[in-house]
Amino acid sequence: MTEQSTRTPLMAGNWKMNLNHLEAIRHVQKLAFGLTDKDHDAVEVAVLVPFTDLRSVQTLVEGDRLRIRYGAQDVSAHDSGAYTGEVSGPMLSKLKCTYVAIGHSERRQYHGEDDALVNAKVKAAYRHGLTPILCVGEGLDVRKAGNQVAHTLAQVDGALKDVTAEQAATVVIAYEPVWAIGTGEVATPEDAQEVCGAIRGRLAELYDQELADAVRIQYGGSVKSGNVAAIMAQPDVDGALVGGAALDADEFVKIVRFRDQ
Ligand SMILES: O=C[C@H](O)COP(=O)(O)O
Repeated sequence: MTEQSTRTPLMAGNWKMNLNHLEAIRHVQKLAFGLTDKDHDAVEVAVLVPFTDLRSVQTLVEGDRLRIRYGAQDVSAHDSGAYTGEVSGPMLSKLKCTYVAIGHSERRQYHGEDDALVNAKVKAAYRHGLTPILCVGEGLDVRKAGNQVAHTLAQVDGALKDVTAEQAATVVIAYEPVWAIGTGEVATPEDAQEVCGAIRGRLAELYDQELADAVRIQYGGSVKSGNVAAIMAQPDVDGALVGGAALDADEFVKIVRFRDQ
């Protein structure tokens, strides 16, 4: 665990399968009006949007030189070819995405993504200059058995297999206990710190302490303006991956201003 002040917090809104391209424009405009330069100096702000929204968001961000970053919620492990329905790293890169979420629990649960596929997707992201937001976290059964740390670290190991130190230096890891996602049952700050701290420790083992100290580790799962400050006060929590609350632009702005809550 190190001083958080060396790491710029990252607040990322994961819109999941919400907001069509017109709603996306309206939402990003609201964020642009709500966020000040002071906010952007203190916190990096990103939105992870449906593929169909990316061009609209890119146009707004580039046209108005907004300081909001954007990205996708998934990427194919393949770069091109006969993979119906997939969207590739080169396609996301061409749309100037900064981030891509990989291994979200909803993809693991509903689309059968395992650690090997998550690992292949992380490598695909790096091949094309995209920064992965690697999602890890345990389900309720694992939590009840007290195995949350071992389970989550195994996911980190799997996802970062054969990922170089140069690549891993830029990864963002989102610890999202599945039982806290969309349930309103946020993890306690101590729960979040336990696993986020363990993830940083594992990065030090896999790479080195300097790298581990530089990587940003987010918490995700029922984050709202009312609970974000306590979670962000934990030494190894460097931001939040926000689902439901990020669909309300005013609420997301309050989350970005977690220091005022
Ligand atoms: O990616 C975001 C997480 O799944 C959290 O979603 P939530 O804030 O709606 O619980």
